[in-house]
Amino acid sequence: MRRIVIKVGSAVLTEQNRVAKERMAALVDLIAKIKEKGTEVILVSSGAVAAGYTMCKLDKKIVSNKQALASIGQPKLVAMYQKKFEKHNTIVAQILLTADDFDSRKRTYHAKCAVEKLLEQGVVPIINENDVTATEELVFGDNDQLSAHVAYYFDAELLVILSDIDSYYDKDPHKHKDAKPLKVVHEIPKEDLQAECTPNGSFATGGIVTKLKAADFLIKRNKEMFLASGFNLSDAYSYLIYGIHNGGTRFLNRQ
Ligand SMILES: Nc1ncnc2c1ncn2[C@@H]1O[C@H](COP(=O)(O)OP(=O)(O)O)[C@@H](O)[C@H]1O
Ligand SMILES: N[C@@H](CCC(=O)OP(=O)(O)O)C(=O)O
Repeated sequence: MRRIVIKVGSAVLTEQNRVAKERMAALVDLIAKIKEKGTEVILVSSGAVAAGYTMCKLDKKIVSNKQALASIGQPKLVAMYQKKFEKHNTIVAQILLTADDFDSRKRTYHAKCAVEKLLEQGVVPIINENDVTATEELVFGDNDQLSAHVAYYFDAELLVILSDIDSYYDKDPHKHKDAKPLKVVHEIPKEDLQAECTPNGSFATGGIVTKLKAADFLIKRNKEMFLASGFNLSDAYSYLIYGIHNGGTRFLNRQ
């Protein structure tokens, strides 16, 4: 059976100090449609810190505050997903991982076994980084790279990143009006992987650089990544439901 990972960023899931319920509902509808077509879906969802901040105004620049916000926001987020997936008679599961889980073959194996069981039952695993236990050396710090690891180690053929940006551009579209979207990318130049992170929202962490690192990781392992807008899911629908590539960027090996 075909298996994909969908990653959604904080900016898509929150707006003006609240969880963006309508956008979450649209995402859940898309996942239900993909599942109906016989494809297994693993969801990597950011937004715990942002969701926590809607309930408790801690200064998120302090690490322990951020961890506290994540632990407040995570159950709220999952409860909301649960409610929306119930309408599609679908059970969700929560999995919190850290970077070192993928450094250990044993832990990766155990996590994969659990994911396999969940998918077998038609459950949608919802994965986030375990922000409370992730310390500096172990932290991914961004769910873009976490989701690339999830896609590779849990045998998905495609990672879809739903972002606040609709494509990868030849330069930052928020700074350059003449920036052009790229439809297909086969290789990421080394210097682009070392560029400074420029996240767009105050809860986002990586900006385009961590998406490029995720793409680079997958391209080198013969997997595909698709970057599209999470605000407007029409490009994701076209590609994932009808196999038509209108907007969004495909990152894939040349072969
Ligand atoms: N070449 C580029 N193409 C697309 N986005 C870029 C580029 N360079 C910088 N960016 C910035 O990266 C942002 C997306 O990353 P981020 O804010 O972390 O989103 P998310 O919360 O979805 O992970 C864009 O909104 C844009 O401001
Ligand atoms: N674990 C954090 C994820 C932060 C993160 O990677 O955010 P984003 O860049 O919006 O995908 C959270 O849930 O808030």
